[in-house]
Amino acid sequence: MIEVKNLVKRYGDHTAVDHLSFEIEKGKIYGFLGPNGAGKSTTMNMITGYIASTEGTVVIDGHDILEEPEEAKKCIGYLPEMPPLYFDMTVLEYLKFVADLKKIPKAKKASMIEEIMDMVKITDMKNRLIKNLSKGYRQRVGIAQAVLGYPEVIILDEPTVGLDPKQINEIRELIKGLKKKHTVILSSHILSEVSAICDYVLIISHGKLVASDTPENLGKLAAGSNNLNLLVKGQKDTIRAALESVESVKEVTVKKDTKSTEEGVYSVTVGTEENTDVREKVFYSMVNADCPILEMQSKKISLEEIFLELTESEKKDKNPEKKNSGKPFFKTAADAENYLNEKDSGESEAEENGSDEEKEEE
Ligand SMILES: Nc1ncnc2c1ncn2[C@@H]1O[C@H](COP(=O)(O)OP(=O)(O)OP(=O)(O)O)[C@@H](O)[C@H]1O
Repeated sequence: MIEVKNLVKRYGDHTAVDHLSFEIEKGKIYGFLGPNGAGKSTTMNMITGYIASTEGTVVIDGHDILEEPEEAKKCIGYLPEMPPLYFDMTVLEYLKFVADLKKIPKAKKASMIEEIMDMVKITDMKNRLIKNLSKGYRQRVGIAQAVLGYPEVIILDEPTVGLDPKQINEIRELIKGLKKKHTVILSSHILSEVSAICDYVLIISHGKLVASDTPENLGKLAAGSNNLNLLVKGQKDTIRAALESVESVKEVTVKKDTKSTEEGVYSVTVGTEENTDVREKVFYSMVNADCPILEMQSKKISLEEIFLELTESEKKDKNPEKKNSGKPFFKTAADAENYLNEKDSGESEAEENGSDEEKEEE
């Protein structure tokens, strides 16, 4: 339905969107998720032809947005971050005006407007001036103008921002309903919103795609990331060997506990397989190794933490090859998990080297 290839937007020296590539299939709700300034609005503005890209292409139903803008735009209904409403018009006047702009045939106009007002539940407000509507109702009018003409794709930029919880729920339900007839793309910086509404999530950070998968798979990634944090007294190598021999333990990192004044106290992280509780086995392995456990804490990584890790990691990544590769950082949650695992073991290696140096100094 929509094919985005190597999309780039530069503002002077600043790269707002950095080689984004993805495909949107028919009949699903897609969520662009990313912190403020990640490049969500810029991407949506390029998909809808509001602004031109610096590089790359957007093809909608076979039509390039820059080469065949009229054909491509016919397939899209757009609600920008700031709804394009005329406050001195009534709801009905405004929707008639939009219908004319969209060249909706006269014969269909009145019935289509009635149908859409009914769908987004604004019929009772049709003779009200838009300036006298609440923010939630204005947002409904904004959605109504996007849906007018029944385009294949509806694009909504932060559709629930600034609404109260009741209005947020109503708008979310409304968006879910759109899926019956349309493909929907929405942006949000709220993880729970995207995972509640969307069939597929694209996580954007610093203009790049850092992960894309179904909320279920992203959830599995979080569920699979269970950690045990321990404080253990003993020999570093003994602790590591004993823990690595425990069934279901995937990885072990051991580093000197900087807070402890006692010698030979290590801060240990044990990564385990999905849905396994290794606390008892870890306890007995440490007993057998003669390494007393001073503290033990079970930590389940939340989807929020993974989202933060993914969107923060790009900032920390100094690898220029990755930075300019032009490819998504991770295509799937599984790729992201591999990255997180590699990153953890990289960090633990660095930590190990650090403690070796300390040993030498000692
Ligand atoms: N016209 C512009 N001129 C210069 N820089 C811009 C312009 N528009 C956006 N930017 C910059 O591009 C980056 C991406 O902005 P964008 O609005 O796309 O982010 P976003 O993910 O939609 O964030 P938000 O949720 O805050 O709107 C930001 O650093 C922003 O400051």
